[in-house]
Amino acid sequence: MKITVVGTGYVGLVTGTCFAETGNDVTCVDIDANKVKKLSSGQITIYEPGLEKLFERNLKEGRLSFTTSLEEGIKGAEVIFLALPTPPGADGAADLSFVLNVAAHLGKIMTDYKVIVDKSTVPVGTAERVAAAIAENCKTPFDVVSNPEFLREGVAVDDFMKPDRVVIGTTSERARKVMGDLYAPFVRQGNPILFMDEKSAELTKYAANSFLATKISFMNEIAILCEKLGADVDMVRRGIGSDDRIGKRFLFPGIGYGGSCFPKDVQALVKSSEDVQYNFKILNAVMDVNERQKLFLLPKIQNYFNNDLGGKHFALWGLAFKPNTDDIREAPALYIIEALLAAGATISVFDPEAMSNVQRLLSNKNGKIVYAEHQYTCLENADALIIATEWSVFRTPDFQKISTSLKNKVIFDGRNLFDIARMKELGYHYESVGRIPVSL
Ligand SMILES: NC(=O)c1ccc[n+]([C@@H]2O[C@H](COP(=O)([O-])OP(=O)(O)OC[C@H]3O[C@@H](n4cnc5c(N)ncnc54)[C@H](O)[C@@H]3O)[C@@H](O)[C@H]2O)c1
Ligand SMILES: O=c1ccn([C@@H]2O[C@H](COP(=O)(O)OP(=O)(O)O[C@H]3O[C@H](CO)[C@@H](O)[C@H](O)[C@H]3O)[C@@H](O)[C@H]2O)c(=O)[nH]1
Repeated sequence: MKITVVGTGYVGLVTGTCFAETGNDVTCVDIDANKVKKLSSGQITIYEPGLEKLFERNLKEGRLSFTTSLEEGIKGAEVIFLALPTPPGADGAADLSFVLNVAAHLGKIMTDYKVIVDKSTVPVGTAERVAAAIAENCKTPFDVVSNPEFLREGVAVDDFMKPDRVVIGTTSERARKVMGDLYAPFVRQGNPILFMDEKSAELTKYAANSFLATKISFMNEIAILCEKLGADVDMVRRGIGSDDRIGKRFLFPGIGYGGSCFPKDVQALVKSSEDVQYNFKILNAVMDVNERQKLFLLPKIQNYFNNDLGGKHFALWGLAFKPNTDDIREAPALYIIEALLAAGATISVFDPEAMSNVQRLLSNKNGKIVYAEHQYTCLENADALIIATEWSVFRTPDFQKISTSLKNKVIFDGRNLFDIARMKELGYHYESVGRIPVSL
């Protein structure tokens, strides 16, 4: 099938590459000429495990191409995916301008039947608005389908190739057949394609992300309670997670959820609720808890250093909002950096993939942040180590190297990477989330 993907970011590039991998002829369109140039010449633009190999193969074999021209990109295409940004607007609602502008443009240039598929995360009713924007100038028949994406960064290729489910919102028989054929190779193991109406599909996406964010905020509150009551959140997590009704996943406490999705999507659902005069109480609490949680380690650090961080130097491991990605959107590490700098401290940072993104974002803070070449050089002359992202390379580090490089054997761990008994044995001051601290 000939497919177009408009927007070649984290979702668009994975979507385009994976559809090419199942034999389709895919053209990806992006307004970012630099991105298109890089991708066309075989240079991948994001770090996503497993993607590069598929990208190179499909580019080389001619099933994947890139252009900045929407007119060029949709030539002969039967299906057009919109994988465009839907960032939060000033009031928290999803900004639909990227999606609606492209829809209006499509309406002007479409000359035969096409299925326009909304893969961006959008509020209920957007399919109707997209259809109206296209119809304004369009003479040919078309269908608009809602097909929300559930991939997670860091495991995006696996999530796309073997989705738990595919949600397709359409009331058109013609579009249903096209979408069913397209996704058939991805559901061979029996995972379902769930056909529903457009509005239910749109809400499914927000409900899924909001529920997962709720699980995380709930556990973060349980972690706080554990510390106050002298319990261990790891034990409690295992204790509840082995109940099938609760499930083991998304129960890890930490320094808050980040990324380009949970923060904006929870906020957008709250806004959608307000628009229909409904106060979504649980989600308001989920957001409040997450705001507080991002700086969970700060009072611990301040307390250890007698509320005087001026002139202190910290080593920070982990900048990406989660491991196995270079994405730093709403990364908890950024909030910690901001707070430490504001308190007069300086920082050395290390991340396996996200260094250049942070360097670009925080270029105004040059001189206060050292970008270390290695996780161990990052520790030199630091008063303490702070861990913000659970990259595998941080899980079993060389504690000998850590203790010879750090000024003090002090670690504040926002991801509960180390065994408490071990840290006691090694003589560290070790504080984590929801577990009994180890004091020097
Ligand atoms: N990132 C994720 O893990 C994820 C997962 C599921 C759903 N989503 C949703 O998918 C959507 C896209 O997210 P993303 O993370 O891929 O965003 P992104 O910012 O990584 O990529 C968006 C791309 O669209 C391009 N673009 C902007 N305007 C354009 C235009 N007029 N024409 C062509 N290209 C244009 C940008 O240059 C960029 O490359 C959002 O709605 C998001 O909520 C994201
Ligand atoms: O037990 C957990 C699990 C996750 N997190 C945090 O939650 C955030 C999001 O993690 P994750 O969901 O793994 O990454 P995303 O790539 O943001 O994926 C989410 O957001 C995507 C965009 O909508 C959806 O497609 C995915 O299904 C949904 O999991 C990260 O900051 C994690 O550190 C925790 O704190 N504890």
